[in-house]
Amino acid sequence: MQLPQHVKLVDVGPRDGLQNEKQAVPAAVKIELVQRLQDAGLTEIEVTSFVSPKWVPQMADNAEVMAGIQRKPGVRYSVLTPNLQGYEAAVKTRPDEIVVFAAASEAFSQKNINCSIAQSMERFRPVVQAALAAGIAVRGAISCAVGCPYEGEIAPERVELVARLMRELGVQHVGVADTIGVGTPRKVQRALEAALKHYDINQVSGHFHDTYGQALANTLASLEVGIWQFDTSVAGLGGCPYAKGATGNVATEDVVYMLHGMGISTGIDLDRLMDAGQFISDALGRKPHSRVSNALMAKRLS
Ligand SMILES: CC(C)(COP(=O)([O-])OP(=O)([O-])OC[C@H]1O[C@@H](n2cnc3c(N)ncnc32)[C@H](O)[C@@H]1OP(=O)([O-])[O-])[C@@H](O)C(=O)NCCC(=O)NCCSC(=O)C[C@@](C)(O)CC(=O)[O-]
Repeated sequence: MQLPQHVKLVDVGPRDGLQNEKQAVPAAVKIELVQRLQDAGLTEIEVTSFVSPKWVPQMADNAEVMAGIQRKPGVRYSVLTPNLQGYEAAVKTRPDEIVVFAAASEAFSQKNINCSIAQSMERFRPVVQAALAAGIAVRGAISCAVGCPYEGEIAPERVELVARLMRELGVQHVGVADTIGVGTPRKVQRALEAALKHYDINQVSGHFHDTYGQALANTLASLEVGIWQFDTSVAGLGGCPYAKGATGNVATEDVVYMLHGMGISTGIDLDRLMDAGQFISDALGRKPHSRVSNALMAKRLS
């Protein structure tokens, strides 16, 4: 199959990345990170989540961050909304897209959002209806699409089931998420193909954590089945608070480098992206978790 010639990356660093930080990250830093990402050419940024501040205190400043960003035409700003309460708070902050998030694993669903997969769909139903009625795009995330920290390997049929349930609710796009980064290329392809039974190729994206160093290989394997949209995280920020040991998403810098090297366009300026990654890494007091960024930064300094 011919590989896609253009790829869209959604930077989830401000949300997926920073939700797991032990140290408090000021809203002003998050706002500046969003600014730097859009200046680097990102056209979709997952800014924050409207979840319980008792569960994820790192996102308690959601409304402040959404109010502070300088919106740029052509950029889509998305937020996570697990239930109607979250949606009602989110909608006041004018997101372009909301994300409902379910899991292909029952145990993870309970740990992450305190309900079963079936109950999560009932929680999402009014959220999806309200968002679509308001003209807000609706994306769904399917966590643990390959493996679960509590249940082990997850069969593609479980992904297919959740994709079907999301489709029935009216969710417009699904992200197939390897939450704990255990996936390998063929397994990831099978999970994506399961979602593709209910969504077309323009409505499915990949979301790969790099815990086992497989994320770039999994991205390439996804391109081979025609997937052209991916969630990535600047400086490889992140991890899920309910998936112990899970590291961040694949670094946006690493994916951009690979894609540009293959002649696939992203619209992203790698130098400016690296600066954004360096900015947030400095704020967190560490080096970016991006091999490309560390290599190119060393070259810059030499
Ligand atoms: C989903 C809930 C809220 C259910 O939590 P719950 O306890 O079942 O909810 P509840 O309806 O029984 O309400 C209990 C309390 O929470 C409050 N509450 C209820 N809803 C909200 C809300 N939206 N915003 C703010 N507060 C809320 C509610 O007001 C009440 O407050 P109290 O009366 O006790 O003071 C909770 O389990 C939660 O917040 N979980 C956090 C989930 C999360 O953020 N996980 C990380 C993101 S998912 C992820 O990272 C994976 C992904 C997407 O990246 C893909 C991948 O890699 O897998």
